[in-house]
Amino acid sequence: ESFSSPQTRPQTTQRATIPSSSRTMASACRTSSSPPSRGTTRTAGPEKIPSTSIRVLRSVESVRRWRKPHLLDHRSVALVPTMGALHEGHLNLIRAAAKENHHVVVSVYVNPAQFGIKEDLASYPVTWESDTATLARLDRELADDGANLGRISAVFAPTTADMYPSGFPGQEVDSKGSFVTITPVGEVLEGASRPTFFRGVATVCMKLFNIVQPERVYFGQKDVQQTVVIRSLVRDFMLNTEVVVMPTTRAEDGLALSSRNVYLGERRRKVATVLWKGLSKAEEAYLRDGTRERKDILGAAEEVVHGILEAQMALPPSERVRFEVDYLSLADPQTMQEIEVVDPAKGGILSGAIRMLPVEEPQEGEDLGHSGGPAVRLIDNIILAPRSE
Ligand SMILES: Nc1ncnc2c1ncn2[C@@H]1O[C@H](COP(=O)(O)OP(=O)(O)OP(=O)(O)O)[C@@H](O)[C@H]1O
Ligand SMILES: CC(C)(CO)[C@@H](O)C(=O)[O-]
Ligand code: BAL
Repeated sequence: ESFSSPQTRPQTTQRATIPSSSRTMASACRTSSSPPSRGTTRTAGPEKIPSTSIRVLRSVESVRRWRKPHLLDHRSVALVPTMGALHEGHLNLIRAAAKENHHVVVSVYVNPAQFGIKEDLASYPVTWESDTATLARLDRELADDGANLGRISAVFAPTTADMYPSGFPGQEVDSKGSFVTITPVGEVLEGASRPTFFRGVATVCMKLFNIVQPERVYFGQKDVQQTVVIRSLVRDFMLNTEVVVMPTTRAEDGLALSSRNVYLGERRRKVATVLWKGLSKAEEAYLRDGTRERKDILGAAEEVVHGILEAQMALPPSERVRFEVDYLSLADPQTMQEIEVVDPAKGGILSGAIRMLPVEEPQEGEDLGHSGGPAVRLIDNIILAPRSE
């Protein structure tokens, strides 16, 4: 199964308000989880992205060697963890990190442990060459803005052998191995649909934080439950880093940018905003109509989503787009547990996941998306901010 082209809305560098969102990847998407050294410069000195000072660090040892002098000089280091296939959402995290840190390290690693055995590890887009070109462009942009404290100093692109020294991490629920689990928050919603997902995320983030020793780590609100899991990881294991969450970067029509959007193709891309439309209606019910009740708030989202599905199903198979709703949720912002009523003092998190099914009766020459347009799982969320009544 596969999961979830972006253009952007006006960007903001404001932080997202929870407790702590381009480019298309029409270019070749390869299917290896470790980036090649092409697209980087390897001379007698350290490996770098061409025409930049951005180091390419491939081993734990090389990061530690690079990190040490900055610790001694009291220069702050930020980490932006990614799985590559960079888009404007990632770039906004890096921009925020460069504003408030002397050095930014971007990790690019497709972590096998967070993919279930039936998920899209093999087809996950790997676009190392365009990613390094994107980082080089962004670094020039950062250098031109005098308001930035730092720039992109390094890309950490490890191999799985380096990240999992005891062997390939298990992808089964009952796999043995050295894992970090964060429950109950990691068991609900995304964790219920992807039972090994947050174990993989928490485990790889623990490793990345231990390797890079960042003063600050930057995550996107697009993966809101992931931010709650990471905050728990940092708090419960006394990790010495600050978690910064940045708002979701969206395309003009509202679709949250996501590396997996490349799987959609043209027909499904047009309908992919369904989740955003539903969640926006639910937010409206809370903000404009003033309701605090789950049934009214989620009811508003359900009505929109089901309306769009009905309209699609009325079209001929050669034109329509089918999707399934995995969940629509109204949850407590600290625990991600479902709530019946929003406590205005705490606010809430509206979130959802849908599964866009492969198109029926593909037309001659139709753009089906990366890997022939498999099923794509899309997620999105809106934070209902606390308010005084
Ligand atoms: N649209 C976005 N706005 C803000 N942050 C984002 C956005 N998309 C991804 N991020 C953040 O970038 C970081 C790396 O995410 P990742 O590399 O998985 O990209 P992705 O687009 O979320 O991919 P996927 O489609 O696999 O979910 C995460 O912290 C994620 O929340
Ligand atoms: C945080 C992360 C890079 C860990 O692999 C991943 O879950 C992601 O890209 O959101
Ligand atoms: N952006 C979260 C990574 C994943 O879905 O695997």
